[in-house]
Amino acid sequence: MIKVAPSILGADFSKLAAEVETVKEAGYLHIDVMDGHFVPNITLGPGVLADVAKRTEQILDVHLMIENPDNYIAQFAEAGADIISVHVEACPHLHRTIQNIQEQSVGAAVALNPATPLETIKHVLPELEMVLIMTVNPGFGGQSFIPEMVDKIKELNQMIEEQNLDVDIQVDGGIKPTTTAVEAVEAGADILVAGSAIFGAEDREKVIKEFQNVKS
Ligand SMILES: O=C(CO)[C@H](O)[C@H](O)COP(=O)(O)O
Repeated sequence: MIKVAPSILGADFSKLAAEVETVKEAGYLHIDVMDGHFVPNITLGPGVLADVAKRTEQILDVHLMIENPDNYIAQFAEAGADIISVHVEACPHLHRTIQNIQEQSVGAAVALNPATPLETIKHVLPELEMVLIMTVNPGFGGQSFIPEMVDKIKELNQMIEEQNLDVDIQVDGGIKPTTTAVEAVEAGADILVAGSAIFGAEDREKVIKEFQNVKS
């Protein structure tokens, strides 16, 4: 079964606890942290994550779209993160940042913007639990999947297989059940992040099941 992580960015923040409850069947929750610098949008910090963590058993997958992520890793770990993704573009000392995440006993992941080549993570790949391939430019929900990312997912899958590693490929941005999710899974994606496709649906459980049943 394909893993699916509903993206909190698609939720109505005025009733966040109730929104999170509606997607609990997914098992994962993708937390979009934006600082208004690394990306143009601003969302939430460790305080909100700590409150969400009190209300759910879901795996909290925290995507830091922020500059200087090292300054915040411990706070997000304490707040309840299970996996933390940092952007390769925001980390001049990426290996050290990955070690910082691991020292907090949290799964370490790295995210890549669409234009960032896979070469940038080649030498840290064995250290990672997950790689997040952004299939849109980060910052906003509801954007269109960039088709060129399919080849990038395939290439990453090949790198992982060649090195015989156990690293999940997560994709995020414009992921829809019958189209882009299928393309991403066929290319090798293991975890699908979806905001508008899930939180914009009347029957969220049905959409989560559709994602989970996507076949490669
Ligand atoms: O990280 C993100 C944007 O930067 C979101 O997770 C992503 O946009 C999900 O939204 P949608 O599924 O509507 O594209």
